[in-house]
Amino acid sequence: MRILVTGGAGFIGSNLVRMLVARGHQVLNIDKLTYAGNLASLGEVGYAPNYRFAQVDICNPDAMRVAFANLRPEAVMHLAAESHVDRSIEGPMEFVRSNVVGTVCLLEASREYLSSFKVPPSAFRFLHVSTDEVYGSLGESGSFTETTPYDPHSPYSASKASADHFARAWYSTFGLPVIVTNCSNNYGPYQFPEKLIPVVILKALSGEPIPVYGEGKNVRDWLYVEDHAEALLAVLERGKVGETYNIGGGNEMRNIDLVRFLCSLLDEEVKGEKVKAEGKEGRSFADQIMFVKDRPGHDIRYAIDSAKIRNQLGWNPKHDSESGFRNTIQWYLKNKAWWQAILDGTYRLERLGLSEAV
Ligand SMILES: Cc1cn([C@H]2C[C@H](O)[C@@H](COP(=O)(O)OP(=O)(O)O[C@H]3O[C@H](CO)[C@@H](O)[C@H](O)[C@H]3O)O2)c(=O)[nH]c1=O
Repeated sequence: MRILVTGGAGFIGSNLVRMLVARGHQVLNIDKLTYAGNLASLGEVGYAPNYRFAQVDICNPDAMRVAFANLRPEAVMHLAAESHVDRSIEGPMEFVRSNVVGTVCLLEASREYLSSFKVPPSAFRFLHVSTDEVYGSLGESGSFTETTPYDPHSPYSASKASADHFARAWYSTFGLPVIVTNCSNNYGPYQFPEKLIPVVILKALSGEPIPVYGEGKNVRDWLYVEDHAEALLAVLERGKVGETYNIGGGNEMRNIDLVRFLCSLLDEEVKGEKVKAEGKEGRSFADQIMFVKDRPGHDIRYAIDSAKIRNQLGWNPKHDSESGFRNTIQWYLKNKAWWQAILDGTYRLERLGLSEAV
């Protein structure tokens, strides 16, 4: 398939692009390369004959026209977004611009492309990739289904909820063949070191305090990024237009339990042994855990019911918590150059050097 991926230099995007290119799809990766976009995350993929990259803002209609005309895509997979909740609290406007305005611009660019190139809607799909945070926060029991009413709390989740509504409006009003997916917390290789899991790994390795917000009792459902990429491809290939699919890892954990578990895996991988955290300096990475001020409006619990995608499309996550978290830790241990460049700020130079026109 010819697939236009937005945000393909981000964490989920780069893992998805790697999989699509390996499976022989023609991919045009459109990314604005904001702070979390990093072409180094694509490595060798950058040289594959079935892959192209363009540094483009999805809000730029002229550049998007060129991109659509060049690729003549059969599908758009829309992953470009500002994604970090804490940043959305510090500066919400960028989230409105990228996530809401950006999505509407892309929907319009897709609609214009279908009309200009006389592409029948049956020969096109627009996959809008979203989050479970649009559904709000759960108590101790229950899980989000595709019909759970939206109740976003943070500026980030409000911007994604808005984008989801726009995507569905373009389906019902203009007949654009839209499918929406809502996923739980992703983790794995190439995740920007602002999210919980890479923060824990890198703080542990640097000997700094490992920050746990509040009492660490908030619950998240962890999905290995490659399982998510598989789910997105399954939805693109076999999902029904106009539908929504929830994608969860089936791996709920309280933050503090997750952080302790990561520390015990790090003890094994780095120190070569299981050690009991005792608060003694240097014994276990868990001794570095520090409870810090809570995130304002911190959602208590997310849990996803993935029955629909499992039953209708036959998708199941392949990674359990042990294999997924261990792979992730091993990846960060082996790929210090990737994250050190981010911590030093030098990855920006690499981004500029590698960008090229469509
Ligand atoms: C960065 C950080 C986070 N936390 C807590 C806050 C959350 O309860 C949990 C996970 O935090 P984050 O890694 O920031 O992820 P979270 O806020 O759940 O949102 C993620 O998961 C969402 C899907 O649920 C995605 O849509 C978002 O783009 C993604 O950022 O860990 C800490 O306790 N300490 C930290 O240093």
